[in-house]
Amino acid sequence: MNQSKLIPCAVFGASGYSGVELVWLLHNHPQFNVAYGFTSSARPAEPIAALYPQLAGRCDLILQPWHPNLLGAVAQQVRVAFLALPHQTSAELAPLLIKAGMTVFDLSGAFRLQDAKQHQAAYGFKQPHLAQPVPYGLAEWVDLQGDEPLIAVPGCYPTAAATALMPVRAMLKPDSAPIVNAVSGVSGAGRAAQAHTSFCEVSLQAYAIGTHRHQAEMAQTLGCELLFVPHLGSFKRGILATVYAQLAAGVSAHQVQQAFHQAYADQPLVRICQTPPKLAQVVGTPYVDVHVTVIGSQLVVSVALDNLQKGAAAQAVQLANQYIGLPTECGLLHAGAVI
Ligand SMILES: NC(=O)C1=CN([C@@H]2O[C@H](COP(=O)(O)OP(=O)(O)OC[C@H]3O[C@@H](n4cnc5c(N)ncnc54)[C@H](OP(=O)(O)O)[C@@H]3O)[C@@H](O)[C@H]2O)C=CC1
Ligand SMILES: CC(=O)N[C@@H](CCC(=O)OP(=O)(O)O)C(=O)O
Repeated sequence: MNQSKLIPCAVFGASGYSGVELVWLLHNHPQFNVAYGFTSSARPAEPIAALYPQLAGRCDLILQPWHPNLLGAVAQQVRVAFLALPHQTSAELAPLLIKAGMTVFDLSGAFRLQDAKQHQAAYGFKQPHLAQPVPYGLAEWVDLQGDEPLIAVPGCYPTAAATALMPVRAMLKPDSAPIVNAVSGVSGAGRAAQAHTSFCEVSLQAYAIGTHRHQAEMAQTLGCELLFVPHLGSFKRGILATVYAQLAAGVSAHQVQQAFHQAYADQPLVRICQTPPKLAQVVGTPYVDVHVTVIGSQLVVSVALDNLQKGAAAQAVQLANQYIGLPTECGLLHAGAVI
């Protein structure tokens, strides 16, 4: 492959779970080249395979500790930066990268919420002010122009909820808050060890009922109130969401099925399934699988996606593809998962 024809990019947070998936997807992409993979300043420089031995012989990227004095050299070489960092770290770094001329795809929640008060309440810090509004990159619904300096990649749970409800949001009973009941694998919490995500502690359990920061993100996208109940499951990766909503009077099952087919017929990474999806069919893939049931006025949508792919890295690459005018699925179908 002629490296000089590829678009050089940098992955920040490349030692983390979303970051390593980004590195692997971009490494296998026909149009991008990972020029830099950065970690926090706490690590020594080391091959990515030292952290992820499954990449030995397959990816020779050297991870480097990030230091702001590298910005000039990086900006000379890199056009696109992917941030897989803690929210506040992204909030601080993204404006610097934009100012240095890079286009930023941010996987954190730093720029997803448009309401400053909601952002402060959800994330506990003030959102930086930017000159332009930041598009929310729900890949099947956003229309990128290719000149935006920053794109906020949606959260993993909100991608599942929005995929389930966007096609029918105009068909729902007014003021009837949908319910999003979702189970995530432990990689959703990131790589750093924490007691509540350790092997001996995790056992299927609900958490943050009605208070999770993703509830506001889902409500913002869908334009209605809803209830979100996340669960942590004892498996590595994947999200299975069951979404319940009341349909407005007179809406038929046929209309609902048609709305889903119309919305997703031309979207290669959304698969409408004849049976409720299993996690195993999406883990390690960029797909989100959807099954729709209507029982009278009750809508039940079952959605499965991989939190690190469609819920994070693959959606970011999908957006980068759209940004530069490539097919949305370019480079995503054959790479597979790292962890
Ligand atoms: N995990 C998931 O399913 C999803 C995650 N996201 C979002 O993506 C982002 C990354 O999440 P995830 O991959 O899970 O996290 P991890 O904890 O696995 O990785 C975090 C990464 O950020 C780096 N980092 C931490 N602090 C700093 C700092 N001060 N300066 C530079 N680098 C730093 C870490 O480096 P080091 O190894 O040196 O500590 C590591 O590479 C988060 O914002 C998360 O909310 C979004 C969707 C899904
Ligand atoms: C299992 C688990 O802990 N999941 C994380 C959400 C995943 C994530 O990283 O959140 P963002 O998509 O907003 O970045 C949580 O509940 O906080």
